[in-house]
Parts: sequence; C-alpha cells; structure tokens
Amino acid sequence: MRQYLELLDDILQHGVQKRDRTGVGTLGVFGRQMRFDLNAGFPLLTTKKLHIPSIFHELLWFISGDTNIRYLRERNVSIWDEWADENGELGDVYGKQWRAWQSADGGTVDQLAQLLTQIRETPYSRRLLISAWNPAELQRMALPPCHYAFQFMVEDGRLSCLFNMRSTDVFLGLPFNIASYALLTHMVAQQCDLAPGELIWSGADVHLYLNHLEQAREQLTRSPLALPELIILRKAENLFDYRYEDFAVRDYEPHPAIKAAVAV
Ligand SMILES: Nc1nc(=O)c2c([nH]1)NC[C@@H]1CN(c3ccc(C(=O)N[C@@H](CCC(=O)O)C(=O)O)cc3)CN21
Ligand SMILES: O=c1ccn([C@H]2C[C@H](O)[C@@H](COP(=O)(O)O)O2)c(=O)[nH]1
Repeated sequence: MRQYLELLDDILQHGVQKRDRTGVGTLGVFGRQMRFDLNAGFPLLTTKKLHIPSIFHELLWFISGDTNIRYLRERNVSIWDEWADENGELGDVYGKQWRAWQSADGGTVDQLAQLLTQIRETPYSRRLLISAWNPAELQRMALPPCHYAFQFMVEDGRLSCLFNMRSTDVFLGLPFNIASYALLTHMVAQQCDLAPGELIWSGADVHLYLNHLEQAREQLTRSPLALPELIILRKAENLFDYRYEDFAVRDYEPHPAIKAAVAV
C-alpha cells in the first residue's frame, strides 16, 4: 500500500485548503487514481490497523439491499450512526440503488443480479457497470453516494474493477472503500468462475480533513508491511448468500490504529 502513503504525501505537498459542507475544512487535490493487483495480497492498509468487521459487514449490508442501520448496529458497526434518522433509516442509499433502482414503469432493477448475468453471458462487454448516482432520488438519501459507480472488466479469465468516487475522505473513508471493493471483486469473481485481477480507485475531490493532518503525518513515519490474504471459506450459492463467517483474513499484522474524528 505504498501508493496510499504517496497519496497522503501528495495531498500534504500539493493540497489546496478549502471550506466544505461539514465546516471542518480540507486540504485537497482533484483527480487521482491508484491501482492494486489483487493477486499481490488483499489491499488492507497496514500503516494503521483497520477494523475489518466494519468493512465486511457494511459490504454485505449493501449487497442485501438494506438501508437501515439496524443490521450494522446489531453487529457493533457504528460507522453510519451519525447519518441515520431516529428509526435508523438512511433513505435510498447504496443498497437501494444497487438492488432496487426504481424504474419508470413502477418496477425495480436489480443492478447486481443483472451484472452477474452479464459477466457470465457477455464477459467481453464494456457495460458491466453499476451506478448508485440516481439524480431523481438524491433528496431521499442521508448522504449522496461518494463511491457512485463501479465497472468490471474481464480479461484472460481475470476480473478487474474500477470504482469512482466524487469525494474521498482519504484518512477515514478511503482505506475502507478500497478493502470493500476488493472484497466485492473477490466475491463476484468467485461467483463467475474467474480469478481476481486489478482494483482501480479513481477519485475526483480527494481530501484530508484539517483535523486529520497530524494523523496523516504520523502514518507517513511508518513503513508498509506485507499485505494479508483473503480466504473465502465457502462458495455461496449466489452473491446474495454470503455470510460474514464465510471470510477470513490471514496474516494481517498492521501498525497500531490511529484515532480520528469523522466529519459529519
Ligand atoms: N466524513 C466522512 N467520511 C467518511 O469516510 C464517510 C462519511 N463521512 N459518511 C458516510 C460514510 C461512513 N464511513 C465511515 C465513517 C466512519 C469511519 C470511522 O470512524 N473509522 C474509524 C473507526 C472504524 C470503526 O469503528 O470500525 C477508523 O479508525 O477507521 C469510517 C468510515 C465512510 N463514510
Ligand atoms: O464511502 C465513503 C463515504 C463518504 N466518504 C466521505 C467523502 C466526504 O469527506 C464525505 C461526504 O461529504 P460530501 O460533502 O457529500 O462530499 O464522506 C468517503 O470517503 N467514503
């Protein structure tokens, strides 16, 4: 994950200070990309310890189509707490758009199910794409999607994924987002009898909150360690049938966690 440290350094060196919605303020750059070879290890940050259950449960929750934080709360995952209403609802966020995009005729589109069919039937397709950016429903979302679209590509029996972010909280959000899309790529690959290929992150507004600068500098004093390995213990019947217990991360031995406040 040397690329991640290079990105931190890039922002600290070239970032421009800006006001932002949360009132915290950021140091940011516009337009960056990072690539991860999923065969070189599972891209979990090693220069600070990440809480793996939060990442894995969140992805399973998206895939299930759920938009209420009850599922997360029951599993001690608190990363969405600040955005939920008194009933735990986040509105029409990721899960809704991935699994039940509202169509004009009153029906819904299961983008994830369609994607799997397309990968199997037309692996050469250039349309293996899912969008969470639904302009008609943005007002009904607690937060407009940050990772708003992702696309797969099949080549030589390998599945690669590129995910787009309009806005990236580099210290807190990005390490989660990279691991989450890496896990999704492993799962979709297994379901389609492909091997994982590359994961590519593409970010537009790429920022460090001003109250994360010290933590970012602390991370830059640390050396990246060997990446862990993801083991899928069971091949589920279909993409929607995976459980948390189906995954194990082997040999994750990171530097200690670094605390930071999330900007709401
Ligand atoms: N400002 C901001 N940054 C984000 O990354 C973000 C949002 N808002 N809003 C929606 C979701 C929620 N996400 C979050 C929210 C909190 C953490 C966080 O506090 N992480 C800590 C503790 C993790 C834990 O409890 O599992 C960390 O040290 O990684 C991470 C991602 C990602 N998103
Ligand atoms: O998965 C996520 C979700 C959110 N973020 C960050 C990016 C921004 O710092 C905030 C969202 O604020 P906006 O004003 O809507 O841009 O959350 C992330 O990095 N990853």
